[in-house]
Amino acid sequence: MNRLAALRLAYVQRRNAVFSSARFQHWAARLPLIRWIATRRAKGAFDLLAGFTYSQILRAYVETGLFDVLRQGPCNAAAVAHRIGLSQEAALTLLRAGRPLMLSEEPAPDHWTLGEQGAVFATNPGVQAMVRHHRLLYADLADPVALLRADRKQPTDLSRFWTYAGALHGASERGADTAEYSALMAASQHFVADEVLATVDFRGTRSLLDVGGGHGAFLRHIGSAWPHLRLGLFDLPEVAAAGAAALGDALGAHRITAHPGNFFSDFIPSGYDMVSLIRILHDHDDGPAQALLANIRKSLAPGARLLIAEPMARIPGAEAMGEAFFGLYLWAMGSGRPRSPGEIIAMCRAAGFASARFLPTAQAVNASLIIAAA
Ligand SMILES: CC(C)=CCC/C(C)=C/CC/C(C)=C/C=C/C(C)=C/C=C/C=C(C)/C=C/C=C(C)/C=C/C=C(C)/C=C/CC(C)(C)O
Ligand SMILES: C[S@@+](CC[C@H](N)C(=O)[O-])C[C@H]1O[C@@H](n2cnc3c(N)ncnc32)[C@H](O)[C@@H]1O
Repeated sequence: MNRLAALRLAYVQRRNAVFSSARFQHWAARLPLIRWIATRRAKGAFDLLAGFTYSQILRAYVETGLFDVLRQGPCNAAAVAHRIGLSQEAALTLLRAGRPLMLSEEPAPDHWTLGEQGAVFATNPGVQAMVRHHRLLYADLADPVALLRADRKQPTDLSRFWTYAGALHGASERGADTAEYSALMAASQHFVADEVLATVDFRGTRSLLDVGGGHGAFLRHIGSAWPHLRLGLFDLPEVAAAGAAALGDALGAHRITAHPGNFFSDFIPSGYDMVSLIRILHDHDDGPAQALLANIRKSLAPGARLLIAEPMARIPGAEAMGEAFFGLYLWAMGSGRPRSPGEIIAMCRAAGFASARFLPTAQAVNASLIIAAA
């Protein structure tokens, strides 16, 4: 260990000894200036403890249709109760529970509306699809220690849902049972595609191959914004066929080529000057992820580029989304892990890319980007 690391370690141990003292906590909450930090930390500690309850309140807003009710205009508690099929007392409990979470608001007595966060959720079907989907994650996390102890050797609700990740447990690798996950991915694709469109200029790019492109939602967004692009969609056979058909209907069949295959064991088609991996790399453990990058690199002519877009680890300001949320999500799924931009760049270099750089995005919870050049 170098001297700087040793100093940092000693500092952290000393700091933790101070912070864990009940006397320090007592006085910190009362002293001017640091009182503000102390109360924020206490609130943070409480939110850590209560986060699951907050998530379930959000889930109840989605599953009862309360967001849709409030979206139509101010409503009193009795009318809300009738429309979401709860007793008036239960509806009021839910409305009040969502108020401090900014899901609902009561600007005038017994006139309930969407709150500031509610306005975002109510108008975003992709985020609501994710809220519904998280039922599976919460079931897998019901006993987090058992989940960790199982060392990914037991099937989980999420590994059964993501059939390619559940291959170890006997699920299909050919693309059967993929309609549900493909629909979820398509519904939430605009989070990612919007970040890509705002960050990457496709003017000098003639053709784009989306590897693991699902039902083609990413290509639909990019292809609509950049009509000159020739598009290729590579995915497991069943998925690629459905995706290319839908994409052909939307953008014109002449622009689309379907490439059914397995991106680990089949050649990645060459002749594209950009290849994209959208929410793919983090699905796979280090060995297969490295092999996938090498397989793509082999297909690229000098100067062609690889675009990687996915939520990443250790992004300043979005750290919990990376290693806490996606770390546990992917553990429960049975495959992959979120990686930091530095780790992904090192993997690209190891796969033979000449250069790779990180492009920050406005909303890191949606995705961060890396572009590597062959
Ligand atoms: C004008 C004045 C006075 C003040 C302005 C104040 C202000 C700036 C207000 C802000 C209002 C505003 C613009 C809010 C915007 C909010 C937004 C954009 C919220 C976005 C939320 C996004 C969420 C919650 C996204 C969640 C995404 C999730 C959970 C994704 C999960 C993805 C999974 C599970 C993917 C799985 C794929 C796999 C298997 C890992 O490959
Ligand atoms: C998490 S989804 C991402 C889909 C899409 N890129 C998006 O962001 O919405 C992973 C995709 O990779 C595909 N996939 C998984 N394993 C694959 C493999 N071995 N070969 C080809 N595609 C695969 C899945 O069918 C699925 O469409």
